[in-house]
Amino acid sequence: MVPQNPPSDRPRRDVVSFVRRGTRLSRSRQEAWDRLAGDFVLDVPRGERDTVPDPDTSLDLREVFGRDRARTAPLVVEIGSGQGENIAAAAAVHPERDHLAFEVYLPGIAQSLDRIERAGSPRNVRLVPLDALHSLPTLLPAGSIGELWIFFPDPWHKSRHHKRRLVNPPLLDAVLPLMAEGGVLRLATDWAEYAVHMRTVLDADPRLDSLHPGGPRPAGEPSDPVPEETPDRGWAPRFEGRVRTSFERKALDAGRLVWDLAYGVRGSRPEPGYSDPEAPASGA
Ligand SMILES: C[S@@+](CC[C@H](N)C(=O)[O-])C[C@H]1O[C@@H](n2cnc3c(N)ncnc32)[C@H](O)[C@@H]1O
Repeated sequence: MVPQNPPSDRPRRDVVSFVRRGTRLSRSRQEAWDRLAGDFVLDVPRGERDTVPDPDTSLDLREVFGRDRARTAPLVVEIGSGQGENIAAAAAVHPERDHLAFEVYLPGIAQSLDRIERAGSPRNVRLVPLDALHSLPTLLPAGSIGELWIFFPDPWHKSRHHKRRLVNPPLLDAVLPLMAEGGVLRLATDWAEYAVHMRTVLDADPRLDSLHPGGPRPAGEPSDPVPEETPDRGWAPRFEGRVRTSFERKALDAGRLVWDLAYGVRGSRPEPGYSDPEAPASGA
């Protein structure tokens, strides 16, 4: 007879923030992959799953980005870079920074490669096809990230799935020790309820300060319900370095608002914009 709960020596399954969708690439994406992956996708030795690195692997950022002088370039990390619109554009206009994008959806990475090429193949961007939450602490040294970007993360609407949301305390425990002094977290979502969830998680963390304590809610009436407990203040202005991706366009077409958030690791200075607590009320 088979026992109901057989003992297992298999590793406990981590809660992950994604569903591994198809990995098949269309012909054009496969061609982009074959042409460009060697230059821009980091081939990291894998650990117990193909979305996590071998625990003995770490990245030497100087080597990764081929900067020969003492490493001085600030590092931007994007989690869930999708089709690469933001990271490709940012790398092209900021040669003084390095950019590392984590994405588990391989067709998205192939499309990102194409965008990087169309942006002039900047040498300061690399793509990492791994689960950022369970990879970053292995791969990066403490104090190495200048900015962390998470734009339009999967909302996981059902309450029983909320633990799968990327923006939760385990993410902060994984990434905050890796942030440089004065480092900044930038986030955006088009779901009001997830925006409030993010605020609850980020406001509760004593290691973080809002960079826009006086910032009003985005103006307008959203098509999705806004929770009663939605704070009136503490929202960031639209991050000017954020490109309008297909996710954002779909959200705006559906009448949802876009909620931006910006937090600094303790000791950061408030940003210009809505940092004045007397900022005008929403829609004013
Ligand atoms: C809704 S899409 C948004 C893509 C992009 N940021 C944009 O604004 O267009 C969220 C992306 O996050 C990726 N993702 C989710 N969890 C992740 C994780 N732990 N590590 C890396 N990528 C992740 C998903 O594969 C998906 O492509």
